[in-house]
Amino acid sequence: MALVAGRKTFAAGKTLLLRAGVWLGAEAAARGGNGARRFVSQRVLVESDVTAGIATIKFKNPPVNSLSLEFLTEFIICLEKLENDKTYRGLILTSDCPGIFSAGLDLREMCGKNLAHYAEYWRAIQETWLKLYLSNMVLVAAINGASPAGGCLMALSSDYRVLADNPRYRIGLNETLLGIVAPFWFKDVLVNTIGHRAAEHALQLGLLFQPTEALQVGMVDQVVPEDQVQSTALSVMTEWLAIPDHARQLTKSMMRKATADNLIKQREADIQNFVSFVSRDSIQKSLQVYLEKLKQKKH
Ligand SMILES: CC/C=C\C/C=C/C(=O)SCCNC(=O)CCNC(=O)[C@H](O)C(C)(C)COP(=O)(O)OP(=O)(O)OC[C@H]1O[C@@H](n2cnc3c(N)ncnc32)[C@H](O)[C@@H]1OP(=O)(O)O
Repeated sequence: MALVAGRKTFAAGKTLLLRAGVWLGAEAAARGGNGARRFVSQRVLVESDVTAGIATIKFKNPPVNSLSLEFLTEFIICLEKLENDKTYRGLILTSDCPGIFSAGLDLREMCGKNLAHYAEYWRAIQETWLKLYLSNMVLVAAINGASPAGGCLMALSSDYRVLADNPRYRIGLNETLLGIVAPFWFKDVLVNTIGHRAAEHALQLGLLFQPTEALQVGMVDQVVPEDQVQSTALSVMTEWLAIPDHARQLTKSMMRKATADNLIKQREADIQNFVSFVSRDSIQKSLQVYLEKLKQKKH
């Protein structure tokens, strides 16, 4: 059943389908007698409370939960499985890596690879976002670490964001600092969340907001002490799940469909755009310099 789901997801990406198959073969699932279930894959940990209808996905791709192609492949399959299983009405996204929610796109997937790889990678990024943004489940992001760029996008695609109060946990779309440009649909999601003027300001300067600033600008909905992030996410979830599903889902779709359709109608062009942008010599150079700076930070 899971493989069928995977096939549907990756109809347009044969390599991803193959990778998904490998992952499914390695998957282990355990059921407890108390309604708790736990799916284990290498990079994505899924815990669920069947009785409450709530699943929690923990990103587990150390050191920084970068969105590598392998991570995305596992993540997409998990999302699809949960979406298709009517047991689950709510999903909490959080991290298993201390101090990092997600470092965003994996820069190594965007450097020194061939055009076909860039296209495959970008399709997986698009697919991940569409799955998150259009999910019928209530999505709550329990942001327990830094979340730049693609990490921020995942949080913004949730219905509610709870951020741990730690000044090191900055969140934002910092693409310009890398010498690259946030895709139009990243921008659309940010505009939908914080409004046009604040988004323009944040995007041009590549701002990474500390928790209080993020709350002020509306990028997150709540900032709480670090040890209360999960419990707050759970109580927010309970509140949201009290709303009848059909009414909430139709309302969510009404609010989000136009933004998602904007990408869906030009998905192939968006892939081509990414491929030609990222493969430019100047962009490759910028990304390599940025990666090098990250590596040298330690020394
Ligand atoms: C054309 C436009 C298309 C797309 C839009 C792009 C969207 C993106 O998401 S681009 C990615 C943007 N992400 C970032 O700018 C984050 C960069 N990373 C950091 O700022 C920090 O690593 C951190 C705050 C997330 C964590 O800091 P810290 O705990 O101090 O860890 P390190 O910096 O020492 O990093 C450890 C290790 O991870 C490597 N790394 C970090 N981020 C990435 C990444 N995004 N992709 C790949 N690898 C990453 C870093 O180089 C270190 O590697 P080594 O241990 O080998 O040195």
